[in-house]
Amino acid sequence: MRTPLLAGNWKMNGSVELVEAFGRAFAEAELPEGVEVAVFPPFPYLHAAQNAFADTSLLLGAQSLNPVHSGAHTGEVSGNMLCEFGVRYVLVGHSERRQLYREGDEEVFSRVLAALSVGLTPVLCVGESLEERDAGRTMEVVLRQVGFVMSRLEPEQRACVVIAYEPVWAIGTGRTATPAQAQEVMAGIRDYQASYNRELAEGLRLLYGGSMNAGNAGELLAQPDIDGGLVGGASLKVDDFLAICQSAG
Ligand SMILES: O=C[C@H](O)COP(=O)(O)O
Repeated sequence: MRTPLLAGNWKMNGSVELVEAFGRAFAEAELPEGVEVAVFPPFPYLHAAQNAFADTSLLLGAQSLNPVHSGAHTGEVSGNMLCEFGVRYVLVGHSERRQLYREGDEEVFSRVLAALSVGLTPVLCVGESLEERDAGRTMEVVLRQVGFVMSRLEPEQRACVVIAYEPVWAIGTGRTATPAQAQEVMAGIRDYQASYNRELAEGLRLLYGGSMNAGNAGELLAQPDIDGGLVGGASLKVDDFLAICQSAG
């Protein structure tokens, strides 16, 4: 059985006040058994979040990390630093990083390795643009992004990676992939992994991301190959995010 994961990526949003509101709400909330929930606030809020989430089951995630552990990298944050704040998950290869900060497949791979080397679970984000989907290239693009990283990892490393499928055209647009569209790609990723190792593929956690909200989460999460969500906008409202988490039950 795969443990569902609901991951709230705040991107460059939020405040200490929001961190504290999440702490209070999740301390009282009843979540479905066996579901993991993680919040990914911006770096400056990690310390406040570590304290505010102490009495909750919320896990902490970070939105990026540098491939090296220390040194002259002004403005960057290493995996070791994230671990000091109790961070468990880290996003790698988010389409905003790929597009805005030119993080290509090599860069993504080095960040996945850096995360694994300090015991963080990388959430590897992949997904096609609208142009690529319209050209019928969705699976080719997604499997290239997945394969570039996974084929270079040892089996025990592969088992530690979570993959988030986020069609770029669905991110922040309000245009969600249909459950069937998302399921088709997720099943394709799992089948591809099964060609390496069936057992590993069965255990691989696959998240859907892209305009997931309280209204559509239930149907998406009910798909057989969707094990959770990577939620952006709707994770900034505590009630909405709670409702999404509850629909994972
Ligand atoms: O990391 C989250 C995704 O980019 C989805 O964002 P969104 O839910 O605002 O579309």
